[in-house]
Amino acid sequence: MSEAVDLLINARWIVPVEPRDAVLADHAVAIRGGRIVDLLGQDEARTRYVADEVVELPRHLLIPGLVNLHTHAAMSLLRGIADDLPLMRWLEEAIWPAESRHVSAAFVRDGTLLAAAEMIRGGITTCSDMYFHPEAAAEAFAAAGMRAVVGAVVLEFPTSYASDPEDYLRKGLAARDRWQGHPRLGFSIAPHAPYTVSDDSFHQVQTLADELGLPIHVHIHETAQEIADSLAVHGCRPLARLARLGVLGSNLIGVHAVHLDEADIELLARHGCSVAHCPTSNMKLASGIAPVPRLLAAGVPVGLGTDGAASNNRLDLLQEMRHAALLAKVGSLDATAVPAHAALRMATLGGARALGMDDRIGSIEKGKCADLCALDLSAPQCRPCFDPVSHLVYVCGRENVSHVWIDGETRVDKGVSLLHINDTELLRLVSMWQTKLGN
Ligand SMILES: CSC[C@H]1O[C@@H](n2cnc3c(O)ncnc32)[C@H](O)[C@@H]1O
Ligand SMILES: [Zn+2]
Repeated sequence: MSEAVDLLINARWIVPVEPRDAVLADHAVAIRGGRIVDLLGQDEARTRYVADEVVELPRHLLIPGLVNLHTHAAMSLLRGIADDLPLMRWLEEAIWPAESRHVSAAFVRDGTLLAAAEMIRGGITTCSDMYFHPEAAAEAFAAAGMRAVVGAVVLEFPTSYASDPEDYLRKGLAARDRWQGHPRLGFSIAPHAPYTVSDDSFHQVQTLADELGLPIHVHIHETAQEIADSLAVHGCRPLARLARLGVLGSNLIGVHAVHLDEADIELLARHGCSVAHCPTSNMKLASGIAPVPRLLAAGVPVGLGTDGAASNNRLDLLQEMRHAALLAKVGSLDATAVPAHAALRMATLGGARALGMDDRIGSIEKGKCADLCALDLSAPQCRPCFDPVSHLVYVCGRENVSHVWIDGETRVDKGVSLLHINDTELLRLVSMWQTKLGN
């Protein structure tokens, strides 16, 4: 007697990520009610399941949906506005002035829609966002059908969005209340960075995050200047300051974590913190090379992030995997550092663990959400194929992404996006913003 399922996906290769390094040839995934109910050989699947829909992927690799652990989605509207500058000049001379002139709820909603369209098309099914107007970002992610952890941002200084840290928190948490119970949306508290948030505000962030069970999402140890300034102002390095304030814990996601000494790594490991590694942003802003092999060896969960489109300038985790693998080798002068399977693990289960969502996403396992991404490996550059994960990290680009499912619903089908917003409408909104930004 066959069992009924909604969808059966037959793929040439499936890389479930858990168990580590497994590559399953000619396997199938059975999906019911948006969840993975089985992962098994195709012959067995044909006898065990009868599906409403069967998708054949005879030349494809199926992987878990990618998790973008750090982005500022709405900054897609600021893509290319200022390139080739170091972080603080980029922020102070270009980005913060542009944000103060243009950022509004409408800007964030439209920019986030544009980013969600780009990310989903490139196989990203979950992102962890940090930006102004989280209520508008949440609305856009929900409309796009993307899974997201939206950051309730906190800054010490006033902006057009909020007047002081209490105001930022009140507004961010009101957005969280509004979306409570949504199947794909969650919230974090997102203090921008140690150099823009006071001790008192960090205390408040920590208290609220504990009380509400939320992740803390914060830029940390991004540049050498940040460390030097912290030593001058606070008499200690930023991570030591956060440890002293009681902010470090297993809910903390430290973004960038480039400039780390052994004591910093020990602090992260001891407190169970995670790191969002953003290799492209770190290269483009010339921030440095994060010590990813040392973090992994110390047991720190590491996920991958794109950062915003104004410092990357792509929201493309295929590129981040490649850059993470290559940069780790250059940084350690060790060609065995961050092999392809480790890069994929960071881009999926690593990000899911950091967000405390590894019981639901990050690998292809029974009971998890059917967030999946297929890549077509039939092109000449993908032949021969001895290890599809090698091609995934070292050959493929996001143009190889052929199918994407979120909660078992098709978002990309044979390379075509099936989003609720069509490309023409999206491009109309973007050109309106380009006109405004140009003035
Ligand atoms: C308050 S919302 C987020 C805030 O962060 C700025 N930002 C973008 N990229 C970076 C980065 O790499 N380091 C620090 N801050 C960054 C963004 O422009 C927003 O103002
Ligand atoms: Zn950032």
